[in-house]
Amino acid sequence: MEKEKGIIMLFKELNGRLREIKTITRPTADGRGTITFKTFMVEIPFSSDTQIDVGKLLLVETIRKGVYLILEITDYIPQHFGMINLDGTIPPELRNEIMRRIEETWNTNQAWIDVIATPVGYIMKEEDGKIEFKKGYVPPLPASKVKLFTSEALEKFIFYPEGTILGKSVNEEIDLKVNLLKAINYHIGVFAYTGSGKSNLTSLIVRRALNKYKDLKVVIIDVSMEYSILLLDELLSLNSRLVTLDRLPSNELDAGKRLLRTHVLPEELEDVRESIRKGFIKLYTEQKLRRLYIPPQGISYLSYGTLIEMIRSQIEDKYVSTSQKPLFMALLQSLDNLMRERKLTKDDIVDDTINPLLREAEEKAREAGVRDGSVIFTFLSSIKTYIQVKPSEVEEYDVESLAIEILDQDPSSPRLFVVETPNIDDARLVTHLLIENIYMRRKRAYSSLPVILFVLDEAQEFIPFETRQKDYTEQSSSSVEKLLRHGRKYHLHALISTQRLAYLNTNVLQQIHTYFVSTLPRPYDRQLISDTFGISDSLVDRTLNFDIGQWLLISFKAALKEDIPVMFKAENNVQELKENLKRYT
Ligand SMILES: Nc1ncnc2c1ncn2[C@@H]1O[C@H](COP(=O)(O)OP(=O)(O)OP(=O)(O)O)[C@@H](O)[C@H]1O
Repeated sequence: MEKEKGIIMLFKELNGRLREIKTITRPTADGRGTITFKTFMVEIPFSSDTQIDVGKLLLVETIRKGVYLILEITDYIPQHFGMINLDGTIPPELRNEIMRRIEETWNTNQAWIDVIATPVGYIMKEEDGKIEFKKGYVPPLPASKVKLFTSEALEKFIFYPEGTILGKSVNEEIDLKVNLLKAINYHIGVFAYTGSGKSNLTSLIVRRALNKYKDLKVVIIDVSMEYSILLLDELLSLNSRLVTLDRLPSNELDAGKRLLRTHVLPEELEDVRESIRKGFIKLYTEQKLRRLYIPPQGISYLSYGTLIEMIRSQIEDKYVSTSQKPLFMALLQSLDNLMRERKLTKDDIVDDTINPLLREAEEKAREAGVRDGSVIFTFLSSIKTYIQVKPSEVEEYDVESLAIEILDQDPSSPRLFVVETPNIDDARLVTHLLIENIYMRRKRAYSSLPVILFVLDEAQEFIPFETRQKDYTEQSSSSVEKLLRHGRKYHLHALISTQRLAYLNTNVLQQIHTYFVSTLPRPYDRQLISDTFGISDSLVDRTLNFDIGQWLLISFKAALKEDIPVMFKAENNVQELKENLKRYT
């Protein structure tokens, strides 16, 4: 009996009742269908210190005994009986008099509060003092009583007790504890208008994750030159790399000056400018800076997949004589045999193991009487020339070296990589080459450790709605899409952030299970979030009133125990950074 009482205490009687249920149907953001949301109106007695607030959860009785529907409050409006029908048809003097009286009688039984709430797709079952949460919907009983989730209930049923703290839940003031590894595992999206705190939250997630999970490595593709400052303390305390495409500084003084000049220093960090300069010098002296070499043509290797495509296009080319086509087909056949024998994949890089195959093809062409200088001879000799060209002897830190360091399982190897690529075309190319290289190596490796998280800011630049070959959007898009669709099996994950969902290839949204949403001014962007998660517009629209650093966390089987949207205020990454930088003053 005592136990039963304890559980019931987790939900507080509100003295409120469900009065109305409204249904709203609208076209989906892509215009291809419609979506319907339900809005509930709950009436509670008026009180100026009501416990009701936006983001809090309610339980309402349903048609089934012991089954409650869970609602989330999206708004609450004080109402007074005297105000109903008080409109412009009433003479002004009378209106004023009525309103004066209303003002005096808010705290009487003539007033109440209309609480607007929306179902979150969950029901709660209570049987013999046991409580169970289940996805679903059971029709609520109009006029039935309503209960309020207490902070304890939120902590007990929705947050992970051992989870990572990211901030405080709005209006409850309790720590938001999430399962960050699970969230990373199913990819994360951070969506908000510029200035809402995207980089702050991203840096916070990265530092929390790196400190909690020792098997995790993080690679940030930084187009806005922010993260080497926002995570400077982590770059200093962990083994790390600050990778740039620019010439490296020649000495430590130059390092301090140059790095400070080329990075965005947030206003709140002005007073620790000197510590940041010293931090940069330390990165230089600890040899954590690397200059990334990218070959001018971009792609530095020929894969079996590309070679197969090249042979195929010869077969399909109408200018290649019909007599040579069977020879190309035979080459394709022997290539296939070789790949089967050696268990090679399309992603593997072509090297001199294919030389005997090329020679055999040449011999066959001669036997068949193909003239010297014909397409097949030129084709074979150009492949041979390519294979013979040895990479330069100079030890360059290229995409391959970067990939090898990222995949290194040694616990003392670098764990945080900030790759600075302010030129967006370079950023796309580097992202494409890096993901492909890591993906290929991981596929062949026996281990899927370390877990790797790729962070892509301004994701719409990497996976845009429309792609083109010329600016590498096609390449980066296909690699990032591959990472989001198939990366999970290889422990390769992504955190993407953007301020405009409309410019993003929205097919990838389904692959992301955890969303952090703050103010998105465009209705289309907000509707897309509602559509993707089946969450009511009224809840997502609340983000319009969010302060900097406030977020709506929506997660599908990842960050939280139950998929109930939670509003929270994120901790301030800059504050933590400042605290840690004191060591470098
Ligand atoms: N949780 C928070 N607590 C306190 N201040 C915050 C919080 N989040 C962000 N800020 C402050 O708000 C400002 C903007 O944050 P931030 O740079 O992260 O936004 P953003 O969305 O990444 O902007 P942009 O798109 O312009 O890069 C910063 O000055 C930051 O310190």
